[in-house]
Amino acid sequence: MTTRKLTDPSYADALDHATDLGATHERFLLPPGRIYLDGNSLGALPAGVPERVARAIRHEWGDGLIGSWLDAGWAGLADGVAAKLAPLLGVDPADIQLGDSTSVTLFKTLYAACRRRPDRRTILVDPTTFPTDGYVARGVADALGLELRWSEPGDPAAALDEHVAVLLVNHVDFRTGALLDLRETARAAHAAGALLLADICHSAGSVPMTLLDDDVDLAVGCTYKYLNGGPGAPAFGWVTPRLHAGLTHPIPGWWGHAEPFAMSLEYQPAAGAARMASGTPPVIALTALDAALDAFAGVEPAALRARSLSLTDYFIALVDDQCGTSVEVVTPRDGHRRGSQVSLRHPAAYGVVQALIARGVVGDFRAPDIARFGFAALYLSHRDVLAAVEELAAVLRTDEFAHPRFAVLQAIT
Ligand SMILES: Cc1ncc(COP(=O)(O)O)c(C=O)c1O
Ligand SMILES: Nc1c(O)cccc1C(=O)C[C@H](N)C(=O)O
Repeated sequence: MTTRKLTDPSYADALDHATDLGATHERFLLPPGRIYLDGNSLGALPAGVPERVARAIRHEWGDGLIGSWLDAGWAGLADGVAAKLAPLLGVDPADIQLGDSTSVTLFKTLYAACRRRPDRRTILVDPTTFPTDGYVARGVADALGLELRWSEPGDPAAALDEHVAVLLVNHVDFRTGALLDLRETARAAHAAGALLLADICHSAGSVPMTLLDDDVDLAVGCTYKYLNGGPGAPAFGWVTPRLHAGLTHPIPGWWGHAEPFAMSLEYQPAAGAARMASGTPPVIALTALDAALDAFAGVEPAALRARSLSLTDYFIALVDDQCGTSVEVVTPRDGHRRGSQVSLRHPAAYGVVQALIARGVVGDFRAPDIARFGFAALYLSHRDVLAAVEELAAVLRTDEFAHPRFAVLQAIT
């Protein structure tokens, strides 16, 4: 019996076959000749989006004008999107609210959470968080006269005590790709009398979730990464039904009113999570997101996760095999503790990423020394992974990363 080598294309094909999702890559429009490993920053363009958005603009807006709020279903668009999103998160669509940016949704959600623990004075945040979460937490703390406390990096639950109102965590660490156990963290937060708010930007659409069963209290996430909603796509917030009654947030606008068109002077919050809305929903962006989520049709979250883990396992194995000790894998090797990205440490990581982009392999750089690669299982194959690591090994072997044109940090990725 012959054992196939890791670098044998037929080995990659066998892995593809074992984790087949049914040609879902055909649901995306990707530029030829490029291997896109940055879907953890901005997801690729789903094939159904351009036409759907063009129709919304030309016919629904152009011809239907104001009538499209009802005739084209604009008023209920966010509900339709929530219905497609809910199974990926393990929640009821009625408990999801969409429309603002992640940062704004986080401000409103964190504020609402803190108000549910009026006897507590502290917001606890892990310093490894994506920076906007820390800035927003500071803003909420200032607005409510609370204390912002940083935990030990990577160990937020250990810093819980009787003063903590809300523990704010990132489900997946944006630098390392490490995955937090939300069920365990919720248990620890509740044991200390605190609420758990999870930022699931880097897991939504790649890691199956059971937020309700895991007893998470609140969550926020963006839709432009693994959910492929497009640049600046509307974020979502989720609040467990247990907390709905009496939930208040800082921007109680008319779209969160029980009867917006009653035009009443009195604010009457809508039932449930709908009260978390503020202003008019971004219809064109929601239309793009609605069409984008069709790329998940018929895909079981568990099968998506199995393929994602296979892609990241294969990437790590190839890096070990082809790149030796020139890079350090900083992402957990245990799949249970990993999201859908792999991060490599290298002293010239910026140059490595730029040299790879020049060769058609798109990842990104995070200061000071991390080269980050995201694996969107819907549109990537194991052959893509093999080709990407071949290019990476060549970049490292030839010192291409040290070229002066890659010396100046100037890209937004
Ligand atoms: C964990 C996390 N939270 C929040 C954000 C961004 O928030 P916003 O959509 O407001 O730019 C990002 C990425 O940009 C992120 O990775
Ligand atoms: N939201 C982004 C943007 O508006 C421009 C460039 C990148 C982003 C990102 O999403 C970055 C991403 N959250 C990260 O993990 O670094």
